[in-house]
Amino acid sequence: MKVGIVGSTGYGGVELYRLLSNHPEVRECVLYSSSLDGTPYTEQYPHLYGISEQRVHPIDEEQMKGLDVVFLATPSGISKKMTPGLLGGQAKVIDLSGDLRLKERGAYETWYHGEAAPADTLERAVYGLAECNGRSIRDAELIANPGCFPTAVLLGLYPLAAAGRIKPGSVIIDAKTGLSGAGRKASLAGHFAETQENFRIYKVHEHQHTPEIEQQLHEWALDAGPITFSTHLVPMTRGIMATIYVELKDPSSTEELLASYREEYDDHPFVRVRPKGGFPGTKEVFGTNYCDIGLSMDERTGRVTIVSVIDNLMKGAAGQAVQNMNMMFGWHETTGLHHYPIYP
Ligand SMILES: NC(=O)C1=CN([C@@H]2O[C@H](COP(=O)(O)OP(=O)(O)OC[C@H]3O[C@@H](n4cnc5c(N)ncnc54)[C@H](OP(=O)(O)O)[C@@H]3O)[C@@H](O)[C@H]2O)C=CC1
Ligand SMILES: CC(=O)N[C@@H](CCC(=O)OP(=O)(O)O)C(=O)O
Repeated sequence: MKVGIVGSTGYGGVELYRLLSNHPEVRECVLYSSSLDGTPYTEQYPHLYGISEQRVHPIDEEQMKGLDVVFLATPSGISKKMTPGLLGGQAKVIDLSGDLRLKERGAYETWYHGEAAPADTLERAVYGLAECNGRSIRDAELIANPGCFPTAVLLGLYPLAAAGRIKPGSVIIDAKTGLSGAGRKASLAGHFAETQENFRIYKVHEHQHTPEIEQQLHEWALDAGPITFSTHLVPMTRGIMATIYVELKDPSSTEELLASYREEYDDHPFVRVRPKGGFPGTKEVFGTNYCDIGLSMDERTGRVTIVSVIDNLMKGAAGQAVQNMNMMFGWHETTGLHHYPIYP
């Protein structure tokens, strides 16, 4: 297999490179950049000195069409233009950006403030939430890899939503993320002095992942209603924790809910459901493709509290992209993703 990474100099790109260069089915990984030409990759990423002698190459769409897989780890606004041309070749395409996730063009235009991808490209894109959409992913030529927050939130809600148990309009999500979620480009919001010993809410009622979560949630449970979704920046590098509050249509208990989650995720090695009283922290999935879930039914208020954690660069981006590639090519979904969490 010969694969390519567009946006290889970014955080998603370098994480993809780490995974793909250790993947048993990948023979060659071509690194593309829109701003560098022939530069050694180690100039961008010195931690690879003595390990990789790769250089980054200018984007060459004709060459990319002949690869087996092209990963687009580019900011929003790029893949909607690049994908239609790439799909004319033999390469399968996995897009890590938000360009191809929203099926309604108007929703993209509202939340991403730009023109949406062509309708026929959106139609061909399969939403790559690996645990829930496996059948379509196996036959896909184009994957819209889910956003980091939607991955954590949707995996946390799936067993309840798919069983139609959510009381309409009751879902509230309080999510926290590390700074690598914002990418490598410097910004004032990511400045050390702005973030260290600080904890901030951002994009209040405007986060672009809101319609993505609702789109998938409503496919499972049309009556789930709109969500309340808040995102916070935490002074750490990697990790997302989504704390989700939901009311159920019918009474339940922690034991019964945990049993239903275990049953739903029994065949899914990357989702680990914690025992009663156990709640995961972000460090417990650091550097891995796991999504860890803990929950408790508050019988006093009738609300369930669900905690779902992922590593934003792994299950929230590059890890899930490789999991999708594995499924598209018929390999076991864990191929090349057998990492223990880095701890402490
Ligand atoms: N960081 C995360 O945790 C997650 C990120 N994502 C999404 O994945 C994508 C990549 O994110 P991330 O790696 O964090 O972002 P970065 O900002 O770290 O990297 C993006 C890369 O895209 C390249 N790029 C910039 N402009 C263009 C262009 N016009 N054409 C082609 N390439 C371009 C740049 O490299 P160069 O100048 O060398 O071309 C840059 O290194 C984004 O859409 C992001 O929203 C999704 C889930 C999680
Ligand atoms: C910390 C931080 O800023 N995180 C980003 C992650 C979103 C992202 O990766 O963008 P798309 O999934 O839409 O492509 C954010 O909250 O907007």
